[in-house]
Amino acid sequence: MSSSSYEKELAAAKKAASLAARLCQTVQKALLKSDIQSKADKSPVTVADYGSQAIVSLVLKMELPSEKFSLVAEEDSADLQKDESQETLKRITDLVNDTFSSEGTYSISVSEEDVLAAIDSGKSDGGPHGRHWVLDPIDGTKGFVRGDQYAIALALLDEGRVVLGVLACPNLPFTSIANLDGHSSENQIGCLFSAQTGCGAYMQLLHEPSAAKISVCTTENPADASFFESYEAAHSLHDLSSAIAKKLGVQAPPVRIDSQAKYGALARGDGAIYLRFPHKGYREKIWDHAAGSIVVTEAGGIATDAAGNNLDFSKGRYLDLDTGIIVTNKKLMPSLLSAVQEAIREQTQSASHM
Ligand SMILES: Nc1ncnc2c1ncn2[C@@H]1O[C@H](COP(=O)(O)O)[C@@H](OP(=O)(O)O)[C@H]1O
Ligand SMILES: [Mg+2]
Repeated sequence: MSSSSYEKELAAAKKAASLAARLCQTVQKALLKSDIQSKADKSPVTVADYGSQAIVSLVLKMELPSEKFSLVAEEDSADLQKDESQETLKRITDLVNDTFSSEGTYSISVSEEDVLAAIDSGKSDGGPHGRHWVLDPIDGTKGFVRGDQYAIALALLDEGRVVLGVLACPNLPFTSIANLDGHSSENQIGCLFSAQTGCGAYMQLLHEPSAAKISVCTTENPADASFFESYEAAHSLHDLSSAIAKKLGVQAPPVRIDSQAKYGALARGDGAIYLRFPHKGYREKIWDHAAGSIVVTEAGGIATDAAGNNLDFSKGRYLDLDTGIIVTNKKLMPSLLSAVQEAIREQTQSASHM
């Protein structure tokens, strides 16, 4: 297959994710200005989640009218159809229309029904055949509410393989966040990462046109390698990653940030390792890793589960994997994998002695 066969789809995905990012930026700005009480209220993130999903779905359909459309996405409209959600649906529709009209590319006005239909086109189950878009309309909702990192993550599966991915990270500084815990005094904030199979990974300032090629940090020395993990301890076992880092000889403290911004930051070399070990029983969803994983692999890295298997996106809405997800460069992977397996074995043994 020719490496340029997804050019049109990639351009559409970048437009869709950028426009959805505008909507999220508007909501997050208003949210951070609001008082404490409304910060505890979940409705802003709900509005931005649905609004982002509606925009991505509408833009992809407008940009690629001749393609059969299948979208695997996080949200559906069941709650929005309830009587008590009428006001929320109106807010979302206004926000979608305001975003289209302020950006200016599309002179359309959508109805509440259009918004519901656009959201519900995300009900696909994906799978190993045909093409499926995969979307997380706001990845890192906890970060979004805190005013920290979040991402709009969009990927395309073709016959079960991720063939392109786009990550819009509105709060990620354009220059390295190594050792900064996701924060920076840098005034250029907001990145758009993109990758197409066989063509490398790129980064540009969000809402700006020119993109530059990026690549992972190629260090073989764990002492030079910092590692990323979830900000939320509920999403990943921080103790286990710290045991792995110690075994490997990593010196730097973990860089904890929300969302697939971790994959973007790793793809451009801010750190060399990303460790993710959910608590027992958690099933990873494909939209939490599809875009991030192709951005990293096209930048020269690899993403596997804790047994060293490649991530398989062809099994439907969930990833079927062994224990956790580890991401690094090709040189470090063998020693990382041994450290991971040893630490997991020790953890299991000490649990069985308790
Ligand atoms: N108990 C859990 N363990 C692991 N991941 C979880 C989790 N609960 C939620 N998540 C996932 O973790 C994602 C955020 O990842 P991170 O921890 O890297 O910021 C969430 O995405 P959403 O915010 O889109 O719901 C959600 O899909
Ligand atoms: Mg998510």
